[in-house]
Amino acid sequence: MASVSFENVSFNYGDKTIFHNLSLNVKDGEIMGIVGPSSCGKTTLIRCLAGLLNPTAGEIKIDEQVVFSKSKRICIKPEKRNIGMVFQDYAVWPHMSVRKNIEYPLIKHKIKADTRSKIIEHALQQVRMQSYANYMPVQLSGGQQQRVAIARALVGSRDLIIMDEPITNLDAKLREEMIGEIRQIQRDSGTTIIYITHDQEAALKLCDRIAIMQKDGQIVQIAGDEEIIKKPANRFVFEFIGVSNFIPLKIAADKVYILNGQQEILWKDAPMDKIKNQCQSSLIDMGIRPLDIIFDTESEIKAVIKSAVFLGNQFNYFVQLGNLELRVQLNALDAIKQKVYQEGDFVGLRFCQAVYYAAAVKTD
Ligand SMILES: Nc1ncnc2c1ncn2[C@@H]1O[C@H](COP(=O)(O)OP(=O)(O)OP(=O)(O)O)[C@@H](O)[C@H]1O
Repeated sequence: MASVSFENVSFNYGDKTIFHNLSLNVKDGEIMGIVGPSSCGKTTLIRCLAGLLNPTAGEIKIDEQVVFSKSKRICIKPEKRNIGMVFQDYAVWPHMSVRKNIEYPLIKHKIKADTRSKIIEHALQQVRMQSYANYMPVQLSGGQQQRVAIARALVGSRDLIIMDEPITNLDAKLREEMIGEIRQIQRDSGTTIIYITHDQEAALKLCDRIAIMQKDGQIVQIAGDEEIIKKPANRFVFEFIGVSNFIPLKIAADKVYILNGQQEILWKDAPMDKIKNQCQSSLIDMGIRPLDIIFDTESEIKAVIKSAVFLGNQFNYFVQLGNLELRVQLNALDAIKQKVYQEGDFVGLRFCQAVYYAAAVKTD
């Protein structure tokens, strides 16, 4: 296990700033996700940690050892940082058998042959690949190849592994399986994992904590899945994680109105205190998740069903409220108990538990 800290780290490509004064702490033995849209700087950040790029400012420590410091002029070589790495494409060496692939870092670290065999057996067992030791990568599925890459990273470093989009190229079912397996491997080995992805769903399922990186390279929130979903730090996080609905509101004379582009609808049971607590503006965007909108025939907020999609354990409805198109999600049992709505049906909407209120952003 190893902890990692980035302290006020900056990186520029020429005059292009990728991130500036970035700080992040990763605890011993946790899976920390670094999640953000394409090109925000995730790979650049972990390449700085691995020693493949040198930051333009700041300090990086692994377990209290400074591996890079601009001001102290310290820069430990990549091979001395003891980091295992698993990448999206560069998974395993095609000309080496599974065993040889896993053995490679051990030879590099000058581990004796009999100890090497024991470590390889253990690693093969951890990734459930014992019976494939003599296979060549071409004989393995994508998921199996990634398991070999993880085993190789594990023998290379039991302290810290960086994974950069390791399952992006796998199909949905295999991705799901690999998430469970990476978690299990991490629990068994105790290795700290830094997991880079633009796939929010995978990160939410896998990681203990997630650092959310914006397009400008800023980390805007570091938290567990529940906090990120229920208390997003800003509008970007709310929109980036999960499905989002925005509903424009107007506050006038201590009453809340829903602006649907056609009329102002009085929202009788609006949580006025909560709204005022979070936002002082009179024009507000409310962010609400599809699961937090429910159908209620008594509600004064009337909408029409545009389409309904049944997804096994849930119903996804698209409803039209004036000019607003909203997503409503019901678990299948609740939906069936109530009534399964069809296109064109009128429904009343009740908004529970909005997670976000902020001054309205003008969109044309
Ligand atoms: N060698 C380079 N020279 C100049 N700019 C670069 C170089 N490598 C990357 N960049 C730019 O730096 C920015 C950050 O790239 P980076 O690969 O770190 O993003 P990312 O968040 O990992 O993206 P993705 O999820 O698509 O892999 C991008 O705008 C990219 O074009």
